[in-house]
Amino acid sequence: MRKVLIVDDEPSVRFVLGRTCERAGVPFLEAGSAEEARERLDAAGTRRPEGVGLVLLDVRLPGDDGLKLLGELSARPDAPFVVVMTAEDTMRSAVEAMKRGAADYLGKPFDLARVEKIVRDLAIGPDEPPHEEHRNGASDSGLAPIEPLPEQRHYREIALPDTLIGRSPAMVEVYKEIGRVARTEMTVLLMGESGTGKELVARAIHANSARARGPFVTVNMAAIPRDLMESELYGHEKGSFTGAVDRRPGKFELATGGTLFLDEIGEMPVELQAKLLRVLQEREVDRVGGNRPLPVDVRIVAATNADLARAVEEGRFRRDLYYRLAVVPIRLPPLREREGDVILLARNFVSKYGEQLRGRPVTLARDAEAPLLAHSWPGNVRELQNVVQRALLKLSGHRLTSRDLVGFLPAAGSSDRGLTGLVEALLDGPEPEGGRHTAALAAIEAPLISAALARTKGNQLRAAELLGMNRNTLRERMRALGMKPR
Ligand SMILES: Nc1ncnc2c1ncn2[C@@H]1O[C@H](COP(=O)(O)OP(=O)(O)OP(=O)(O)O)[C@@H](O)[C@H]1O
Repeated sequence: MRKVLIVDDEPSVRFVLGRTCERAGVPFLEAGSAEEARERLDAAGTRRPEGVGLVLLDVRLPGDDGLKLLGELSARPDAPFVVVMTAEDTMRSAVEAMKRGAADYLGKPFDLARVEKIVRDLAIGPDEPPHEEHRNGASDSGLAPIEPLPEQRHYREIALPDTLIGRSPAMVEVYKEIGRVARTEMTVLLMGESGTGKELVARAIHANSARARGPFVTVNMAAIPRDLMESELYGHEKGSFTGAVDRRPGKFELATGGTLFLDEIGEMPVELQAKLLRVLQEREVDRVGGNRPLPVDVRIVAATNADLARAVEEGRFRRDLYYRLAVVPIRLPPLREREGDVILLARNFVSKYGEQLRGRPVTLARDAEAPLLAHSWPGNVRELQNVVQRALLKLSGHRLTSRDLVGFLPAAGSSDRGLTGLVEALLDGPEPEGGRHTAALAAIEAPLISAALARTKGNQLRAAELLGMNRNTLRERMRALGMKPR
């Protein structure tokens, strides 16, 4: 039976992972650094049936880091599976790991049941032949195994920002897909509701690809009048139609050496879809009014917020073009399915736009979390961004509280999911500081007090009367909730 090699400098992590291997019934070795890992691998080998079949690899290691070791391992013809583990559960680490050939990526703290399953699936015994589709770089979505690119150097020179915020399991899956496809030239179709970050994902694929130094060109099919679409995409020669006063290159030409992002592809009129299909198949374009085809050297990423498969069934979108585009489909989850990301995004937006719009540091108050979690965000990340920006514009202090969100979000009780929604969101979401009970009461009490104060124009005595409480109690509650007198 093949062995698992656990590489982590933290003995307690090695211990826990060791027990997990035992539970899975798979023998294991341990190493505390990349150096030690190389020694263990040399001694045990990776080719023999009792050699190392799976490496559980931490990124942060003393000396050479895990990503360096991963690069070395992926380059070996007898590469074992490598599952990368990291506490820096960000977009960059997931993308980097998959790009360098990891079989999977896990953020800490681990879901041990999942680790156990991975160990069972990937550390395969001699009597079960290895499943080729699970080899490094292959994806669950049926992608062909990916050869390591010759120019791995290329990547390291580019410092990539963490453009996408979010650590929910659903987003980590997206990061993994970005890493997998970035090292290929495959056409990608991004599917997701409006405002889920499709354009950011397209940019991330580009920035992580070997075309990163080339242009990233966007065409929004919904924004171009149908009559101009052909010339916009493929360019035109002077005088080829009324208004064509100059020779103009099309977006395909402008994106040469880079990536062409075809946004809202579902909006493309059927009669123009045939030409796009031909261009993609023949990798050549003809300018409108031109007579010499130009070679196409672009990577296509298309996006849609419509149900393209249904559009195909209804005859509004060509089936052959759909298959051409959906070589690698990536689905972007709506914000309501991204557990924990709402608060993470909100904090980031508050701090970023606080500086930009107010020119000072602003933080998100704890009591603002419950109303944010209660909302279902039909407009996804874009809606959240707008709500934060609008609330910041009216903000006078340094903290954005639930009171500051009043008017920008449906009030608790009248929101699309109602008070029950707020409560459910609190129970499902991460435990807020101070506990769920306190957060729930604050989420109701703060807007109640601020509404009473609004009615009494800030008169605390009258507000206290309206609420049926003592003025001192009101003051105390306001202090506890972090509310300032108007
Ligand atoms: N994960 C994320 N982290 C940070 N910002 C994000 C994230 N996702 C989306 N955004 C921001 O939300 C806004 C909408 O994102 P984007 O334009 O990429 O969405 P989209 O899916 O392309 O929307 P549409 O279908 O309406 O064009 C942008 O301002 C983008 O910067």
